[in-house]
Amino acid sequence: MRIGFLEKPKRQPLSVLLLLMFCLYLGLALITMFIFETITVWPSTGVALAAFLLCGKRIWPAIFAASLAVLLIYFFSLGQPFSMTQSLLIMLATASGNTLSAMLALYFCGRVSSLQQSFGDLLWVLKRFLPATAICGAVASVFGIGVYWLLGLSWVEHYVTGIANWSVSNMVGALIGTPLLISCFLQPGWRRMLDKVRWKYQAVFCLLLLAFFLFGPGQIWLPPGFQQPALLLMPLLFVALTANQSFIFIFQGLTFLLVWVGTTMGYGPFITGHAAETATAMQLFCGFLAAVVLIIQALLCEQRKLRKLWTSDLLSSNRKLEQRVQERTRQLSEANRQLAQLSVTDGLTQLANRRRFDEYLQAEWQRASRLQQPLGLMMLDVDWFKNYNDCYGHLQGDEALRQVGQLLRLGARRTTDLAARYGGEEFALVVPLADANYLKQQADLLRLAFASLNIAHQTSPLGRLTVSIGIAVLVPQAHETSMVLIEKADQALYLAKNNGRNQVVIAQSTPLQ
Ligand SMILES: Nc1nc2c(ncn2[C@@H]2O[C@H](COP(=O)(O)OP(=O)(O)OP(=O)(O)O)[C@@H](O)[C@H]2O)c(=O)[nH]1
Repeated sequence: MRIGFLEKPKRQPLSVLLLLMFCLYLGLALITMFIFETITVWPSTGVALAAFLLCGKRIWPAIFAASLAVLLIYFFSLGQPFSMTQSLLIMLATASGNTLSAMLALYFCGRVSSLQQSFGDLLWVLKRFLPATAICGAVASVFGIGVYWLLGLSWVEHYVTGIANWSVSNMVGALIGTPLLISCFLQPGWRRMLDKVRWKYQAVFCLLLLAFFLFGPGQIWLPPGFQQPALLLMPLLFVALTANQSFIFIFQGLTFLLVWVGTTMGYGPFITGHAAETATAMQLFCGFLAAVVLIIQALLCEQRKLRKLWTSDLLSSNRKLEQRVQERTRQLSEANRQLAQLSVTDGLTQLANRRRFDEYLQAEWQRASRLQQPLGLMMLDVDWFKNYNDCYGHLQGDEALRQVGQLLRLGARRTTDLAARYGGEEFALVVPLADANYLKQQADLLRLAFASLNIAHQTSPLGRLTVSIGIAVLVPQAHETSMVLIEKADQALYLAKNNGRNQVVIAQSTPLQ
């Protein structure tokens, strides 16, 4: 199993180590400076665990060496109250306990995907971090008390009380110190962030005021009924509910510091005749506050995460809906396009149908009239087609019409030409800007091409299926309509039929060029 947090490169080990040394020295100094002859909250444990979480387990020699160095300085400053061997043993045991307890806590914290977000994970806080701090405290206390027991020192009167006291002190140290440090070290602009939340200093002011009256010299003015340490929960809860994670942990650290220093100096409701009892009560109180705050802020983080998840779910389903609407719109416009195409297409031959022919002829007629340009029309009719149908059946008749359609489509050479099925077995080709000679050539080509298909027609005098074509070309006059052109092409077709079919006739008034 991989241990520790992997998301960031190793960070500022030097500053964490310096902080560790400072806290270790502060803890030791406070034991001797003030009223306790027993251990109080031990912030260096929290710093050591934070150092492991931030820099990885390979930092352990540095943590061990830093602890040893501080103890060395401390023992020198004490002026040798113990023998050399005793001092050495105490130093080694304390440094080992400090390192090992934090390392075990690191193992217990397990692996998380993001160190920064770990304290916003309620399950991780409950299942990993809180037990890790408890284990950390227990291991450190066994080491510490074990050394005193081995040395036969009378400093610890009751070993069980001592272990409990020492455990809680380390646990509370980790509970408060670790999240505070991690949020500070992982938040690059945390000072900037503090500037932005100036209004939260009101909470700090309230905290200082409460600490002064509950755990400071102000307690003499406070009536006994008001000496309730739980009052500190008010600013803490306010901050836990309103501030961001970094500020919550800083505020929690400050609260602890005030309670710790105040009690150490002999103020506050936890002072009893017995130092160890005082320390334990104070630590339990601080631990309780820390746990409450941790749980509340983790709950809020979870809620925020859920909200984000819902929002992203909503966004993604919106996106899906939009995609479906777009797809449906595309399908609809494609269907419309096909429908529009169908409405102007002849189903049998796939040429333009009569409606399209009428529209196109009208439009071209107007254009030709405006520009005084010639407009040509070719009318094509299959010869003896009724007989063909009667002889070969309608299906075969359809097939023959399809072949006429294919040839006519080829005959519409220019993009402006329009080949259409005029009705029944009659076809038309609209040819703008055409001269009669050109149309005659095209018509002859068409007629010959169709005849060369050699589609047998027993009941036709010609023995095969043929077409007759009438051509008209006109420059539209103001008083005329496109009907004139159709009539002329139709007359020419009539002539072609009358003259024996399978031929092309140009309407009489059509000028040859
Ligand atoms: N198979 C088939 N026949 C059609 C279709 N539309 C019209 N017809 C037939 O085409 C025939 C046209 O016959 P007529 O108008 O008498 O002309 P014709 O027999 O070709 O004689 P001419 O035009 O004088 O050479 C009719 O029998 C119609 O039933 C069609 O879509 N399919």
